[in-house]
Amino acid sequence: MSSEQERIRNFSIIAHVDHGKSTLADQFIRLCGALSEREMANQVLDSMDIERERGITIKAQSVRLQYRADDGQDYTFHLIDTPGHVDFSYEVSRSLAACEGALLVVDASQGVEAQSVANCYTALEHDLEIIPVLNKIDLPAAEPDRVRREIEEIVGLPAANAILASAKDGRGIREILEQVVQDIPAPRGDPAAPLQALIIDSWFDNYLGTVVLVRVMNGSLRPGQKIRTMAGGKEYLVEKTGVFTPKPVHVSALDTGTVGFVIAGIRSIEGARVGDTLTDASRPAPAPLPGFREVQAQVFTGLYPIDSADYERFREALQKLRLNDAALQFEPETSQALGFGFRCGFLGLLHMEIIQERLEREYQLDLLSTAPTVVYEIETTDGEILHLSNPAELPPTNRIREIREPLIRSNILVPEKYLGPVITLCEERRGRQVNLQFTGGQVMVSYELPLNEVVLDFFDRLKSVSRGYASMDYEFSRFQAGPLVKMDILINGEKLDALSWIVHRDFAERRGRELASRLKDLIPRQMFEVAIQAAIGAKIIARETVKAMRKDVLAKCYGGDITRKRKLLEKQKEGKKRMKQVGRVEIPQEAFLAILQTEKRN
Ligand SMILES: Nc1nc2c(ncn2[C@@H]2O[C@H](COP(=O)(O)OP(=O)(O)OP(=O)(O)O)[C@@H](O)[C@H]2O)c(=O)[nH]1
Repeated sequence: MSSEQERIRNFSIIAHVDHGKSTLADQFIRLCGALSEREMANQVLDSMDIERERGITIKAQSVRLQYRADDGQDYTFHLIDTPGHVDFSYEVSRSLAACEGALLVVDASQGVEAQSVANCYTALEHDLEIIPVLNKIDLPAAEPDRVRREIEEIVGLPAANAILASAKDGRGIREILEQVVQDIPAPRGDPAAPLQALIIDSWFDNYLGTVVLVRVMNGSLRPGQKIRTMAGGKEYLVEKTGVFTPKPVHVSALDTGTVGFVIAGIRSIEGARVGDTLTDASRPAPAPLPGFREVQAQVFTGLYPIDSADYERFREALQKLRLNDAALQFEPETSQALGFGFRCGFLGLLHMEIIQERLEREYQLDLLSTAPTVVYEIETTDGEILHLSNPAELPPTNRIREIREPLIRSNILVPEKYLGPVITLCEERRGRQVNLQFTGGQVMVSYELPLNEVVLDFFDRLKSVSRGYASMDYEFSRFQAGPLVKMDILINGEKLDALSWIVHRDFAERRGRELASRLKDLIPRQMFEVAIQAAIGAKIIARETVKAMRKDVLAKCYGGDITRKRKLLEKQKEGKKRMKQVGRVEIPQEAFLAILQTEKRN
């Protein structure tokens, strides 16, 4: 191993949201900054022009830092960012696969959270050296002893020597970096072997095209080299190689063990998927690095512009978002009730929320969404296997042999006193307990749950029954056949396809009644009577009626002052923004999400 390679340390920070990952990373950058600017000057080939510099979003906070350790030697650190959120476990696993070590950062005033535990297990699977750090030690509420015990009992990691740190006042920062030098091994890998570089992240930049962040495992990468993506089978010419310091800086090569970015005329991130291996096209490696897989959307929803004139703008917005998000899926969908829209697929519920919010905020789109559904596996009587994400597309009952629903394996961490309500919630949602482990003050309880029951309002309910203390992590487990039926909602006798719903037979009647009654509260009175029915096949299981409106709402303003009247009209218009005309009936957005709320009254 070259002496340079021996002095490389690649690591990530595993932390729950708000436990201080960004603040800690800033401290590292500050502490290493002075030295790195001097040292980096030699390596800078041509600093990118300002325009480009601005264009290149450092989406990944993955930085190269130069650190002079107590032993007098200079070390190169690559701090690799991991997406901190439950739906992106695959991306997390690829980032961790690029490291030899990780800092487990736990807020000493809070304690261990499920997401961090899951990421720690992933790190241990990759044989990473884990350094526990208790952050926010400056807070009076810090309880280092309790949190140490939690790390030992829940994660199974010795924590007696966990570093006490404060990313706020700078305590423990140098100690962490010294431990990184001592405990985390240098990257192995053969500089003379054919190139193998793991794609950790890729994003689209308006000026540069696709920027690919890689960890070079063997061989090296340099401009002029012809490369190939081993799973994708595409070839490109490397134009630039560089690192983030955190400024993007060009380097003449990315050698074995290093992390940096590659620009190679790749048109879209589809051409360089996270987890794929880059190799040298003229001297390819015999095999790709392990672990690549195509990510599958798990949760789907129909999104419809309130104003049908926005349809093209909506399509363009989805296309733009997809440039940076290979996991986002969409295809045109038409609903009898809602018109033209898209059925969109997401990795999970949080991913879905993020995208919806971006569409509305960044693209000023007013969208109506249907309740999220999962992907069902249908075996037809002809033995055909279908995967359906839209309940409205279910074949007729006599053509279905079996409906299978996706199950997830979830791990929930909760303080002991809230365990009872959490178990009740999981049981209500058809969960099957697979593990229960008591630790210091928290309990780790694992359930196999139908994803269908989780997309309803599980996270909200979990937070509410545990007063916000429970945390949860989950992954897809398998498909399982069950007595599932399709329930339809009829409004004045017309089927509202956007509200079709696949439910467990045992729950169907109760949920049908609840949904009809909720819809009754949500659908405003019209000039005529509105009948709401829930049906399974031809059988009506529930009926509610919205009575006809008696008076014009404006009537009470007659004779009143004009501003009051205008205000009322504006308010109505505002309310109308999220309304959709279905047949003769005006239906508000909330009605399409009513499925999500039927459980609230349990
Ligand atoms: N008192 C105290 N506050 C801290 C410390 N470290 C971070 N914080 C604060 O905790 C909050 C969260 O810190 P971040 O660094 O943004 O946490 P994060 O884990 O990166 O959060 P995300 O970016 O949301 O994932 C901020 O308000 C910080 O100022 C610390 O050592 N002591």
